[in-house]
Amino acid sequence: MKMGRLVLVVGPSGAGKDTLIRGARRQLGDDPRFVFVRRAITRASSVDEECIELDRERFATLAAEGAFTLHWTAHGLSYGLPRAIEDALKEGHIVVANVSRGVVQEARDRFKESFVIEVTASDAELARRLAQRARPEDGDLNRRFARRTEVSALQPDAKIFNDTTPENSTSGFVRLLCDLADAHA
Ligand SMILES: Nc1ncnc2c1ncn2[C@@H]1O[C@H](COP(=O)(O)OP(=O)(O)OP(=O)(O)O)[C@@H](O)[C@H]1O
Ligand SMILES: O=P(O)(O)OC[C@H]1O[C@H](OP(=O)(O)O)[C@H](O)[C@@H]1O
Repeated sequence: MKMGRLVLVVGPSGAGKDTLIRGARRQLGDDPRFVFVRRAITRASSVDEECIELDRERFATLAAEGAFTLHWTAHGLSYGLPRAIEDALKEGHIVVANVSRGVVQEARDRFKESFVIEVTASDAELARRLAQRARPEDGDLNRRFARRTEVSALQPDAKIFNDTTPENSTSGFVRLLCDLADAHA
């Protein structure tokens, strides 16, 4: 069977990664070509993202046991993609995950069929959205905002400038995912 593709959705905090992924899951969730990854995170789930909630100790244990395909820390939190995504890739699925820009190189080295989509928005929009979202676990919003330029640059395979409506950007994202799946068939 042909190996699937790992689609990495990256970009600064507040750009709209979770919004686009949530919208795409609503439209494509029943389409067997796609798998939308539920991340393990050391925080509670929220309306923005349902995650596998782990405390720090459990996360560290699982990471040491090799339970995550990719894992990273950011904003004082730990994040991981469960190892099960590798089975989904072997089964030929298009696997979609929100990850740190900091793991893109490692992912590209390990998964030749990875495809990186960078989601961005203007600085003014990022700042406005972070303030408006007001998620208790987000910590210092100035630090989050500053990080937009602190993580090393990368060369994405596609870019979505999410500065219009979420519906508009979600349509573009869904189209991109469907084009990828069609080209991969
Ligand atoms: N096009 C848009 N117009 C207006 N608001 C938006 C748009 N896209 C997303 N938002 C809002 O901006 C906030 C941040 O979006 P979201 O959580 O999807 O970003 P993110 O990139 O996943 O951020 P993080 O990396 O911090 O998880 C949310 O409150 C969301 O509703
Ligand atoms: O800045 P970089 O390293 O690219 O991204 C760091 C992390 O921040 C965001 O998480 P959250 O959902 O806002 O906590 C992203 O999803 C990523 O996991």
